Amino acid sequence: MAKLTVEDLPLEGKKVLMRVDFNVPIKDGVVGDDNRIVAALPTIKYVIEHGGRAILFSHLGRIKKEEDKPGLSLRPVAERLSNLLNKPVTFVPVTEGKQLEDAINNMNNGDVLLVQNTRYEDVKDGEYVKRESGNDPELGKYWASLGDVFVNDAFGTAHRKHASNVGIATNMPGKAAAGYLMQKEIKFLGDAVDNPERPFVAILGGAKVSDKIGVIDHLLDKADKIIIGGGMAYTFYAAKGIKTGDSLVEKDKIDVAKQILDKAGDKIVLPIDNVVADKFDNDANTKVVEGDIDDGWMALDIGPKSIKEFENVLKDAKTVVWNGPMGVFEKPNFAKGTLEVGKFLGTLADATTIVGGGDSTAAVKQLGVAGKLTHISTGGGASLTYLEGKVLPGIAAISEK
Ligand SMILES: Nc1ncnc2c1ncn2[C@@H]1O[C@H](COP(=O)(O)OP(=O)(O)O)[C@@H](O)[C@H]1O
Ligand SMILES: O=C(OP(=O)(O)O)[C@H](O)COP(=O)(O)O
Repeated sequence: MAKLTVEDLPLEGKKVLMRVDFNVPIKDGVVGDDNRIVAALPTIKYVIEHGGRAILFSHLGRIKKEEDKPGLSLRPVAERLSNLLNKPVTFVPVTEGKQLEDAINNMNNGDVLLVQNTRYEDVKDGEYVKRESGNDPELGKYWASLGDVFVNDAFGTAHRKHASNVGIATNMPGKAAAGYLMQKEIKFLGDAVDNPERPFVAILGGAKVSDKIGVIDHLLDKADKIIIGGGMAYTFYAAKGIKTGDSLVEKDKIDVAKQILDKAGDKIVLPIDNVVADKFDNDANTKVVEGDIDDGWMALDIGPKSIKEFENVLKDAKTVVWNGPMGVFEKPNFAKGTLEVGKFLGTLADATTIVGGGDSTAAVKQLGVAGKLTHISTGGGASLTYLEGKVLPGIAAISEK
């Protein structure tokens, strides 16, 4: 069944509770990358242009003790949001009580209010009580009581079962809808995995196999090819009996990697050659080697033949999902593999190219190729959970049409 969307809700004159993911980097009280705020604007604008009173909830960082709170206030986000919307945003520095309720009651149609970081509720009187993160039933009920309808646009948080997403939604049956960003993320990631235009190629990289076993397992049944690069490739090397030197290898995952390779046949594509270094440092001595990696050397990027091979696999693809860099892209001397793969994806005019959050997004942005790709997910953990084929609690709690 299809989910209720923001367009299905009555908005005029309504108190519209909205869960957004404004978990953005903040340094010295100033928002850094505001992509997640920008991504939520279409839904916020739709709500206020239709006479709704937008009451926004988000978490920021993780709060385990009182001292964590001051540095994790959402005030700087309210300022950035106000600039982006070009209108005032009322910031309420608390998450419950009279100050919040009065501020909501004073709103006019079209006004925007941002509630303090929902994870302030995780610590009360110095105790780590996890009211938000533990989905305390009373908290979800209380927040739900503050509004008339609920819009969840926080895809980045959809893999969490917290009071401000699942709690509010379950207390507003028939009135909890998906925002535009949520719908867009579900459409791109959902279509890619369940209804892809073929050939469908997945590119997986990053540090650890252990983080991505669920994704590989799920995608083995769905994708036509799975390219594996980055640190995780070398556990697969070990599984194939190729020497790995000092490269990152998860010894306790070699057996799993063997099982995956047995099941995959020729579906999995591994690097042919690698840039190896004599230490984990941008200024290390480096060389390109094919196959075996000698002791004293560690693979920190894929080599030129691997790049060519990966491009060859990708050139006819109609759907590509990418999660995880091909090497230690933060160090310029080991960024080439990630950059070249990203650049090549940008040239695939007929393909839908999707990047799944986290470090991969940081990589495509840092390397300047983000604008050429079809969809950059706002969720790291959430997109991985989606690619594992698991139910995301935040999405499941949204009302059916
Ligand atoms: N060959 C490698 N050796 C060590 N670390 C690597 C290697 N390739 C990539 N990495 C590291 O993996 C990290 C990203 O991995 P991960 O968090 O799994 O990605 P994502 O967040 O995109 O899922 C980066 O910090 C990168 O430097
Ligand atoms: O930034 C987030 O996670 P992500 O970096 O995996 O995308 C989300 O806001 C979830 O935050 P959390 O992992 O503290 O629950």
